Amino acid sequence: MVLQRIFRAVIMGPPGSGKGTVSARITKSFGLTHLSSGDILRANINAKTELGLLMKSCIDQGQLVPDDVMSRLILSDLRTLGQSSWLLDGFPRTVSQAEALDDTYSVDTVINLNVPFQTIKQRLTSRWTHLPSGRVYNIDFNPPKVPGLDDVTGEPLAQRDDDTPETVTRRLKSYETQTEPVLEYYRSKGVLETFSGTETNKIWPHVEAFLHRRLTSVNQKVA
Ligand SMILES: Nc1nc2c(ncn2[C@@H]2O[C@H](COP(=O)(O)OP(=O)(O)O)[C@@H](O)[C@H]2O)c(=O)[nH]1
Ligand SMILES: Nc1ncnc2c1ncn2[C@@H]1O[C@H](COP(=O)(O)OP(=O)(O)O)[C@@H](O)[C@H]1O
Repeated sequence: MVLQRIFRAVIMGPPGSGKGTVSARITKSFGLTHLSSGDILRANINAKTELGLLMKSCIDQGQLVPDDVMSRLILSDLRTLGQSSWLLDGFPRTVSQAEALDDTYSVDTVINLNVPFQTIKQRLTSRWTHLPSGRVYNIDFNPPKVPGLDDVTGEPLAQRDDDTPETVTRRLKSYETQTEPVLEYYRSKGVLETFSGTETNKIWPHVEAFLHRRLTSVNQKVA
């Protein structure tokens, strides 16, 4: 679908709820530019930038990066996207970040993946990531064609340092205390759309149908 105005979306959900997996499908079907805060942070760690080195221990301990650092980083990346429609994944994770985003952009829709914590814990310990692109695989759900290698580039896959059972527990706790209030924030603005389930393949058709309706109505309003 060709969009006739800029569309701004956020995808939310606990760690491991399938944000990256669903974002890749949204990008493919609707052409929104995907911006993932976790991918940006890991690229900084990989490139050993000052920011990456400072933030690594925070991330490895399952703690959130400070709001001011994160908001500055994401808002400056959003500026470089110019006139593109976008899908933000992993940001905002606190109400203060949501307010910082609101100061500059009005968010059209927030897709919330509501997946039980028990389902998530099993997934994350079998997640394999192609760090340069953020493509994710799973030994059970979507294994790479060649074990241990990325389907597109053939480069090696890695397990994230923060996908250990102890760190996952800490990340889920921080999600409950710091990120769940963001859902309330967007609910009160009338832009939150929640999709519940335990399997991405069952959730996805609902997300796809919702976005199709939403984007069609945006285009009709412009026309
Ligand atoms: N078993 C199973 N694994 C899934 C499903 N959906 C996604 N995954 C895997 O679960 C892990 C977490 O998904 P990801 O998209 O990275 O979630 P995010 O942390 O919210 O971005 C990855 O290894 C995915 O391949 C599913 O329906 N079933
Ligand atoms: N918006 C954010 N605010 C603070 N910290 C963040 C943010 N986004 C990512 N991080 C840090 O990066 C880690 C990994 O994020 P991410 O890749 O989005 O995790 P997941 O895909 O498992 O939800 C987080 O646990 C946190 O330490």
